[in-house]
This record gives sequence, C-alpha cells and structure tokens, in this order.
Amino acid sequence: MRVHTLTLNPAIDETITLDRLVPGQVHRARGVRQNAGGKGINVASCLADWGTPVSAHGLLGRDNAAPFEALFAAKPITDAMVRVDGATRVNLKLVDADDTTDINLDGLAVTDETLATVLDGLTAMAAPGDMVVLAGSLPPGCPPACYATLVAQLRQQGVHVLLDASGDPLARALTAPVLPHVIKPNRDELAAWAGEALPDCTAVLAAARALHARGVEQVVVSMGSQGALFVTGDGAVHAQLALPPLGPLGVASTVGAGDAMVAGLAAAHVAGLGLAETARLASAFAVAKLGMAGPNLPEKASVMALAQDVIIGPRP
Ligand SMILES: Nc1ncnc2c1ncn2[C@@H]1O[C@H](COP(=O)(O)OP(=O)(O)O)[C@@H](O)[C@H]1O
Ligand SMILES: O=P(O)(O)OC[C@H]1O[C@](O)(COP(=O)(O)O)[C@@H](O)[C@@H]1O
Repeated sequence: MRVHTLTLNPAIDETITLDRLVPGQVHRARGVRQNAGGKGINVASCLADWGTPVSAHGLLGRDNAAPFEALFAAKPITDAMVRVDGATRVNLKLVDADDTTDINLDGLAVTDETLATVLDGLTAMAAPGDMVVLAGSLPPGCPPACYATLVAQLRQQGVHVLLDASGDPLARALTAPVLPHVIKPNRDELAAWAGEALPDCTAVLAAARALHARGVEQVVVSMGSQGALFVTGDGAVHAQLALPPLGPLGVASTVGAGDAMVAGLAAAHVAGLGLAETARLASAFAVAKLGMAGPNLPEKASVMALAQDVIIGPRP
C-alpha cells in the first residue's frame, strides 16, 4: 500500500526564534532557519522517516523549488509535484519560549489547466487500497469545492481518504454526499465548522461524535498540549503525552505537530492498527516532531518508546 499526499498550497517555512515576542517592539532574533513545508509535504516527510512508501503531489513554484527538491532527494519521497512559474510562498513562524506565532501567506495562484494536471496525476497514480492525504489550504484560483469533488472521485477508485483542511473547503467536504474516511481538525477548526465555541473536552467530543454519526469513519481532534480525541465505530479515546525533555533545539516549535499526527494516522492505517494503538502512534509522531527542527521524526525506536508512554483513557 502506498500513501500519496496532496499539497496544493505548499510553503517554505521561515522560523525565527526570539527570546520573547512583544507586538509593536523591535526584536533581535536568536536564530532563523528555513525548511520546505506545507501540510502534505510535512506529512510525506514524516512518513518517509518512518519508512512508509510515499509520493508527494501538488504545486511548486520553479523560482524556489530547491529546498523541496533537496528534501525529496534526501528522503525516499517520490516527487510528483507539478512545477509552475513563480515562487512558492514563504510563511513566517515566530517561536519564543512560550508560544509559536504563524503568519501564513496566500500562495501562488493556480489556473484551471494546471489544477487539472495535478489532480489527474494524483488520481492516475492512486491505486485501489492506497491512501491519499489531502492537506492544507487551497491557493487562490482553486475552487473551494476542490476537496469535496476529489474525495468522491478517489473513494470511487477504492482509495482511503484522509482530509486535513479548514474553513470553507472543509465545510464543503463535510456537507458533500461522499465524505472523507478520516478528518483531523484541531479544536479551533472543529469549532469553526460547528459554529460554536467548544470550551471543554465534553463539547469537543460531542462535536466529533456528531461528525462520526454523519459518516466520517475516523474523527481525530487535536488539542495542542491537551492531547487529542479519537472517535471511530469502536468508540472514543483521549490520548495525551507529556512533552519529553527538549532536544538540541532547546525550544519547541509546534509548527507541523498536526501534520506529524496526520502522518501517524496514515502509518497506523498502513499497519492496520485498532483505535487505541492508532491513538498511541499518532500522538507519539506528533510529540516526537515537537523536539525536531522542521518536518522530521527522530529514529523509529524513539517514536516507539514515546508511543508506550502515551496515556490512553476515555477522557482527560
Ligand atoms: N505543547 C504540547 N505538549 C504536548 N503535546 C503537544 C503540544 N502541542 C502539540 N502537541 C501534540 O501535537 C498534536 C497536534 O498539535 P495541534 O497543535 O493540536 O495541531 P495543529 O498543528 O494541527 O494545530 C496534539 O494533539 C498533541 O498530541
Ligand atoms: O495550508 P495552510 O493551512 O495554509 O498551512 C500551511 C502551514 O501549515 C504547516 O503545514 C504546519 O501545519 P501544522 O502546524 O498544522 O501541522 C506549515 O508547514 C505551513 O506553513
């Protein structure tokens, strides 16, 4: 079984480390680095580290494709990204001791013709039984119903579909006649979909159960330091793992933690794991990534050791 990721709006993530972010003030950066990113790219990178065969589909601006090409050369990721004129967006990530602040840009506009080339390439490569991860925002020019349409087409081909999106594209995919098998909103994205605040885990669980009742087979809601809720036909569990001592970074960037969790969900699907073991592995992927710079996992043994420490329960 192969996993394919789709990233229509990739990004080069520029992470600037600060002592303390104070709006309106002049700051001296402690450090800066760039890495290839965007939701499906991050998922593919973590899956490649785990040893899962993966192809990356989507769009890349020719002017600054080098960091992506270096990533695809360094890891076993099949490069199925379509090159277009222009530069891929650069997203800013401001990290201080307490928090990560994301400034995400719009991205390169896409034409109908280029979009069709990308989507035809994906549907041609995805074989029955494969898994496709549709992830991230849609670039300007892309119709908001893009994911909804693609989910129906891929499911008809016998592909297992995970959608990690937000806002209108997510709402359209969740009101379409054919739903994705799996979704992984974070708490804010689920609240936006539900149209109400979800102040506690009971409210989050009720919203996740409602989506499962509509027909999404696996609903995973990530809640940052409060762990994540996993709802399937086998029940619902909460999974949480304390942050391990931070590695050489000394400061945790939460950028890509959700993407690492999505990679863990894909790895668990490939391995045929049940509810509790899936919750363990996906949480271990997410927390393992927190100590790494960029969308990378540490060696397999460390991730598996973290998985054993995940606390699984019916509620936090
Ligand atoms: N500060 C943290 N402490 C422990 N685990 C965390 C922390 N931040 C994120 N995680 C882990 O990463 C997962 C995904 O993070 P989250 O911030 O919810 O996703 P997203 O990046 O999609 O918003 C969480 O469910 C949790 O397992
Ligand atoms: O596709 P979007 O929603 O614009 O987000 C893109 C950004 O999200 C990331 O994929 C990180 O996502 P998560 O922190 O949710 O895992 C960054 O690499 C990228 O800059």
